[in-house]
Amino acid sequence: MASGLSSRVISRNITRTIRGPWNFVAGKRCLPVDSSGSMKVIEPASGELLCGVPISGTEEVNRAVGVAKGVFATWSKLSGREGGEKLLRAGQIIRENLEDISRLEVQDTGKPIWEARLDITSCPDALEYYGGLAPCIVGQHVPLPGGSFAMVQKEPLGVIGGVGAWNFPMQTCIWKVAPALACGNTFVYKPSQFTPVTAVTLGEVLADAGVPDGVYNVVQGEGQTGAYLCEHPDVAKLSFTGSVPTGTKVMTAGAQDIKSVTLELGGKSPLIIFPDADVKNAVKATLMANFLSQGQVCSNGTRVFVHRSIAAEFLKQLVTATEKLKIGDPFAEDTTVGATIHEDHARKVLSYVDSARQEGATVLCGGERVLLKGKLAGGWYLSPAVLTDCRDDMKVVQEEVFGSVASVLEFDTEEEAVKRANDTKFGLAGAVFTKDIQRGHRVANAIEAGTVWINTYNLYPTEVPFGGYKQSGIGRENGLTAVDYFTQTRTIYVEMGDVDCGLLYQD
Ligand SMILES: NC(=O)C1=CN([C@@H]2O[C@H](COP(=O)(O)OP(=O)(O)OC[C@H]3O[C@@H](n4cnc5c(N)ncnc54)[C@H](O)[C@@H]3O)[C@@H](O)[C@H]2O)C=CC1
Repeated sequence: MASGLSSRVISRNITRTIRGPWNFVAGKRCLPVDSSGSMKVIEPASGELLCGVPISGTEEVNRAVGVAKGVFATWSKLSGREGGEKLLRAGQIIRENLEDISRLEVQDTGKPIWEARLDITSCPDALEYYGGLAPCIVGQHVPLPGGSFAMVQKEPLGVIGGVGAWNFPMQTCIWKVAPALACGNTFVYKPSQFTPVTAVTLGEVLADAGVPDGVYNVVQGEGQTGAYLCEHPDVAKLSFTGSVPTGTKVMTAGAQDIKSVTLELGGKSPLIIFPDADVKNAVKATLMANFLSQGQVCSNGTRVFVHRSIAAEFLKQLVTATEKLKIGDPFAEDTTVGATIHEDHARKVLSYVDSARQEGATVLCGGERVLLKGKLAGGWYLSPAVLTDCRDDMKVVQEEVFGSVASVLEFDTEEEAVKRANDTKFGLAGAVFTKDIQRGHRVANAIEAGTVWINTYNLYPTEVPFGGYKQSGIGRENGLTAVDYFTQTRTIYVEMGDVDCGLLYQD
């Protein structure tokens, strides 16, 4: 069968345990050719050592970029259909190995298994979307006067350098890799030093799917390795997910060679609940907007603006629902709150609750470390916090906490809510809850953010673009729009008549 699409994928070369080597270059797992030491990766659930991972040096980054550059000519020459079929097959392989890959993600991140399954399911969603789209990434024919015409071509950029965060390790990687490869680019990815595992799994999946060696590569390391990659002269574009301070460094590195840069950065998003909202749905959305993945979600709606007339009822229901969340073993099917990524981050989250208290907020529930027993005793498990009596100028309301801390703020008028919602340097997301269709659209249009949900929260289908306004980022991932960020345009002008150069030429 030419495409292999409807055949079952037989080859299974996926590593299902936490085992190195941890780089993936030229189609296989490998050790770096140079290294500046080893990173101790901690399993969040237990606080114990998960694995040691060598830190790639400049030579290894050079090697990976060189390999990706070398195969670019071959990969970029495939038709969209040929390349796309391989991405579709990769999606199929992930679906067939979903449970094993989800379990690797749990070990790496500490998030509950049911959430990891949802995250990993979104990976084939992206591979299939861009695999299917690849044959449709075509140019234009533009007729011009006198029978002349232009061909406008969508061309790949070259080697893409990707750097990711730790909260959705495989999803973050695939949101970059799937559109990049579909557009004919090759890739070198540096995962977060806290979650090195599943980016390498993706290498095995792509190899199994028939993606040529070297099209996708992984170099492990900390910030310095990321910096080497971003500064590499043979990297054509940088695609980064992480914090604003690091995003600034990535953009600065890109500026040296005028590289194209896409940045997916932090947020402090508003969730506005009007008095006519369905309170139960608003409570459910507030849980999704604050407590998924231990609150470590960039688009979280951590500033919950509730109309004063329903604030008491809303808070009662929110606190009841929050206190029912089950903190426990990330592998247990009924766990809803897993482990924070690491101790330093957990302490930072708790310090925001302390500062809120000192500034006059009331902690209605949570905001404490919960000690679990046995092998989970070393993990950092935090009870989700609901704060009230908050003011806009409090540190916890101004800054991205990146943990399970919801700040509830009361408002009186629509105009006031919108003004306060937009009073932030971030603009990643936002939401409005109302049954009034005009108000819903009016407020959604007024929120300065890349994504605004009406009557729901934190859903990201691959089909729709995702990215930030203001300091939340530049560029978009997902949807048709992502193609623009992984391609450049070449125009070929074809003259069908004589050259008209005005008065320059006299017979
Ligand atoms: N908008 C979005 O799509 C998302 C944004 N985030 C944001 O990410 C942040 C949390 O993730 P963290 O991993 O703590 O962010 P971070 O900015 O500390 O690190 C992100 C990545 O950058 C690397 N890095 C550090 N210094 C570098 C340098 N000079 N050059 C190149 N790479 C460098 C790190 O090793 C890591 O792989 C939060 O602010 C969160 O909002 C997280 C997930 C999604």
